[in-house]
Amino acid sequence: MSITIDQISKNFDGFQALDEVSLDIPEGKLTALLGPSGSGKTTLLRIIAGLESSDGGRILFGDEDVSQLHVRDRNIGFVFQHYALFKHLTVAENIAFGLESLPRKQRPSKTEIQRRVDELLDMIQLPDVAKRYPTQLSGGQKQRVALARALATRPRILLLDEPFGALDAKVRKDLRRWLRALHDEFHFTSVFVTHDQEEALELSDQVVVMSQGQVEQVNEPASLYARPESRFVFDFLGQVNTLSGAVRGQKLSQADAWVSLPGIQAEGEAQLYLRPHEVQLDRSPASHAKLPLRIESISLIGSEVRIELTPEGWQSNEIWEVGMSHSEFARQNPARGERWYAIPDVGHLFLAGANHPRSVNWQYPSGISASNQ
Ligand SMILES: Nc1ncnc2c1ncn2[C@@H]1O[C@H](COP(=O)(O)OP(=O)(O)OP(=O)(O)O)[C@@H](O)[C@H]1O
Repeated sequence: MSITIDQISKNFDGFQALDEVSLDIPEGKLTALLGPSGSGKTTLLRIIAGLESSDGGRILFGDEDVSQLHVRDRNIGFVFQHYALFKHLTVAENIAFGLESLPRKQRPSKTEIQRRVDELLDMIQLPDVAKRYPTQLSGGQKQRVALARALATRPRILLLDEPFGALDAKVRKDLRRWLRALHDEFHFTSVFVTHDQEEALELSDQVVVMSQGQVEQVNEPASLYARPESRFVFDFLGQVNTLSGAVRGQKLSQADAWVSLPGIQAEGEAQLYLRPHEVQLDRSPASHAKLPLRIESISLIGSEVRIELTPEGWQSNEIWEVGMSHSEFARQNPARGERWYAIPDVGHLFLAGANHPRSVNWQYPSGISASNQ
């Protein structure tokens, strides 16, 4: 069931929590609402659910306008951050709760409820915990049971509000994979709220980045990361290295640092944004860039070596970060305190006053994109 959010606004005592938000949530996909605290994610989720009213706009499920429909008639499953399981009911009773509470006419028979509970316990890979109480489960297990309970009535839509927020990093990661696999098998339309960009990028089919009650950008994860359309999305989605300076004669310079800007005709102040994976390190400058940096720290944990650097002879508001493969690290052997040069492959240039970046590609200069101007 697709969801259409059409010009939804919400004002709390003079504070505009949502400002004419319009959005399409495709059927059968996992959509993440991502944004900093206070950006309006939970408010939007609650309005989709019918737990909160909007001041204006419409919510459609498929072609049906559900704006005036009561929460209990919207046929939605919920999972919240704090497992709202009933402590005095067993796992099986918790999962069956929604079915047992249906009006007599819609309520399945006892045997059918039992069958569905067993099926759901299998689905969440916890077939042996039916008789346990919530206090006898781990945090991750509780969230799986909460999900089974949310799915018991076969909702049209599943809404999840920071479902893994209270769990530790390892369990969180496991549950993410598990939910993704479950979703791939059952294809329910899901919307989940998170402020964790890694979680949104890893788990979802579509990410909606929100800021101050508005939608900043909607994209599938790979495109969102590769082609952020605004400074906000750039800054919010992971580490970014920046060079601020003046553009003159197809060159951006600041003190001892500069990069060539083949094909860029503009002049004036500008900022270059570079993701860690778009930059390499070398012991000498390249013909297209001179960005001297001193190595501050080296972290060998993880699939690649993470190197933090500070500018030498120029300034940046941020510490720079560059990734290097372990084999490259062994070959080059960089050390703390040494001077190295950042060699950008591709970058994103924000000219003064422009909201959207222009792409710069030094590997294939003819590929300079004019699409994002
Ligand atoms: N019931 C309410 N009364 C007054 N203000 C509210 C209410 N609910 C939310 N707000 C305000 O609306 C704004 C958006 O809140 P919302 O919970 O939607 O943000 P969020 O993006 O989900 O943030 P978080 O990640 O911290 O949960 C916040 O500034 C919040 O203080």
